[in-house]
Amino acid sequence: MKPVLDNGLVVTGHGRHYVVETEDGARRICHPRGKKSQAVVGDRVRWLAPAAGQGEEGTIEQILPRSNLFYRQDEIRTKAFAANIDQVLVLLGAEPVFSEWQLAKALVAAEAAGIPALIGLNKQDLPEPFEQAWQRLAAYRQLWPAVNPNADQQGAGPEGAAMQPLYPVFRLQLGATHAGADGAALFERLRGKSTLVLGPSGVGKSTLINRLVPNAAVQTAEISRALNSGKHTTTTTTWYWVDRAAGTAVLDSPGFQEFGLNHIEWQSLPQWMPDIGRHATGCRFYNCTHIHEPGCVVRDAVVEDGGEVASAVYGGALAMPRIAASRYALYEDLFAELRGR
Ligand SMILES: Nc1nc2c(ncn2[C@@H]2O[C@H](COP(=O)(O)OP(=O)(O)OP(=O)(O)O)[C@@H](O)[C@H]2O)c(=O)[nH]1
Ligand SMILES: [Zn+2]
Repeated sequence: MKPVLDNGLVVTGHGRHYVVETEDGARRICHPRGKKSQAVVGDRVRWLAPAAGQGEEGTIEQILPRSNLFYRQDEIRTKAFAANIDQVLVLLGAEPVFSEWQLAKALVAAEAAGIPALIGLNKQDLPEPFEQAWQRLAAYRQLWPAVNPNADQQGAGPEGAAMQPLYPVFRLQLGATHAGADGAALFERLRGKSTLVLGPSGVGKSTLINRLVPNAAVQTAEISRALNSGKHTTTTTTWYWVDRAAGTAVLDSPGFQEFGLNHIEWQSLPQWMPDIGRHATGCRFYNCTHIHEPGCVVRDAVVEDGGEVASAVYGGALAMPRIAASRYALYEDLFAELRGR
């Protein structure tokens, strides 16, 4: 008799052990078939229960095709965070002071993977550092003529064109019951979706997960015990259901420190930085790198220090904001890093 394969969802993994959730919500430890362990959290898999007398642990026989894969890559290794996710939430805080370099890299990785990104700024109760951080995010909050007018519409721009921010940015106070000025809007945005939460240490990721998933700590402890790994939580991504029936899930993830982008081609970088990319259409040279060429429309669009990003470069329906000098500087640095390797 041919063995029957079951459908499952990889909810976490550690080394060659994975926790697979079955269709009825039960969880099983599974090993990958063969030597390679390529499954990633979020993978939909076909798995096989052990034959009678063969213990408790199943095998992952097949990984179903992915809609996306979010990963980073440095010189030494590739680290997959998750597969099949609907969006990435980069969580930052008024404290500690965030690195715009790390933020920009995470956003480039999300864009390159075709995954929409949101930004949360936590600790709104700390007015001064919060205001500074909020100002540092001005270029990300900047409204642009909408590419997809149905999403995120925030009023009309010149000539009535729909506008949307470069990235949706949410003001949060996750430590408080009200969750901050945009707390409710963020929770609304998470509903029915799987969201990978990224961010540096100390911004409030655990606070967010524990708030949304009250038994997260218990789940984590159970998984650690089952996988027999004390340091489990710091090394891998975990999928938590907020509302399984509604399809709402949050995934926590470790390590935001060095976000390697070795997998990104330098030629495609403007495509993954939407403010740069949307200006990169009329340069004199078709293969303009936007670094040094004459007749470069991108460099013409960069605001001088102290200038207004919002002041449009082109008139009429094409009105687009300028490019913030800090964003162009990030482009130059990322370009140098990708090209130099
Ligand atoms: N002032 C303030 N502090 C907060 C808020 N939300 C969380 N914190 C505090 O920020 C600190 C870090 O929060 P965590 O949730 O542990 O942060 P994390 O991102 O999980 O950090 P790691 O576990 O190091 O990755 C804790 O002391 C929280 O109490 C907030 O809205 N305001
Ligand atoms: Zn150019």
